[in-house]
Amino acid sequence: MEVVKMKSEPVLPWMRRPVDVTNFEERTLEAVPCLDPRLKVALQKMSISSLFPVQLAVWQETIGPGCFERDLCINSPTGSGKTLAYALPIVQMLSNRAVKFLRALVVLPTRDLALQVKEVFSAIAPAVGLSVGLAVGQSSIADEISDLVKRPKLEAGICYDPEDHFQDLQSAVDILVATPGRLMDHINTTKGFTLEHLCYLVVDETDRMLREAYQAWLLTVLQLTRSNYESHFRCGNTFNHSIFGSLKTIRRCGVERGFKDKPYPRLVKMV
Ligand SMILES: Nc1ncnc2c1ncn2[C@@H]1O[C@H](COP(=O)(O)OP(=O)(O)OP(=O)(O)O)[C@@H](O)[C@H]1O
Repeated sequence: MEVVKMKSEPVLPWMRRPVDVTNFEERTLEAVPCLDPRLKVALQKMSISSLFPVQLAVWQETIGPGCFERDLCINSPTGSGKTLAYALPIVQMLSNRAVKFLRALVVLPTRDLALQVKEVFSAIAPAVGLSVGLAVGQSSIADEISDLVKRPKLEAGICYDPEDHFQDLQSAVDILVATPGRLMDHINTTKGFTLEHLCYLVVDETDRMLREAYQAWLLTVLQLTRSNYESHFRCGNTFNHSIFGSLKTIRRCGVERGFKDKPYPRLVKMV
């Protein structure tokens, strides 16, 4: 008798226990639990008086009882408010950080989409003291670098060792919205640009990001953010470029990385 072996595919928790957004109703800002009052004011300035169902569902999974316990894959129709659905919880989660590090990275396939998303973050993040950067190739790389990396003030007449100077470079932004090409440029060439403090990675327009030839950035970002927890994240032999070229990669990474007490960053994927 022939025994047919089923190949075991990793399954993300959200696939096993999906949260149905249609069970949620729009809710006024006053009724949103734990919403930082400063963010409430910022939203009101954007003429937003309530959260849409997908935003409330994501809020529940992040700031609410779900408490960012797992990675998220958010799937809802165009125009349903997915951008704010991930931007609001990320900004609220980072609002208490005292030291500025690049902690959230949002990657989108095109400059225009990135600009739109940056606008949303810029409308709420400054209310809680966070800065948002853009890396899309809209301006020269030199201008982008000076927006993204803070250089210490040098005193005239003192001779500085370039190595010490490099150590003193700091991120000028807490949140970065980027396209893959410019992101890779900064990773490869910008001194002081580091992903070592990254807590949240958003892959927006995921279907497009994975269909087109952008995948090398994902491998690089995941490798750069795993340095502190090599033992948790089996990358070396298990993952290779061909595997990284498929949605399976993100599923696997979600399985490996997506739980509390497991390695950061949390992944948020927008389909
Ligand atoms: N809570 C809200 N109240 C009022 N308007 C909102 C709210 N949330 C988002 N919007 C507005 O709804 C529009 C659509 O939002 P958004 O672009 O985030 O949708 P989306 O689901 O990301 O769409 P896409 O799939 O095209 O990326 C935007 O103009 C945005 O300003």
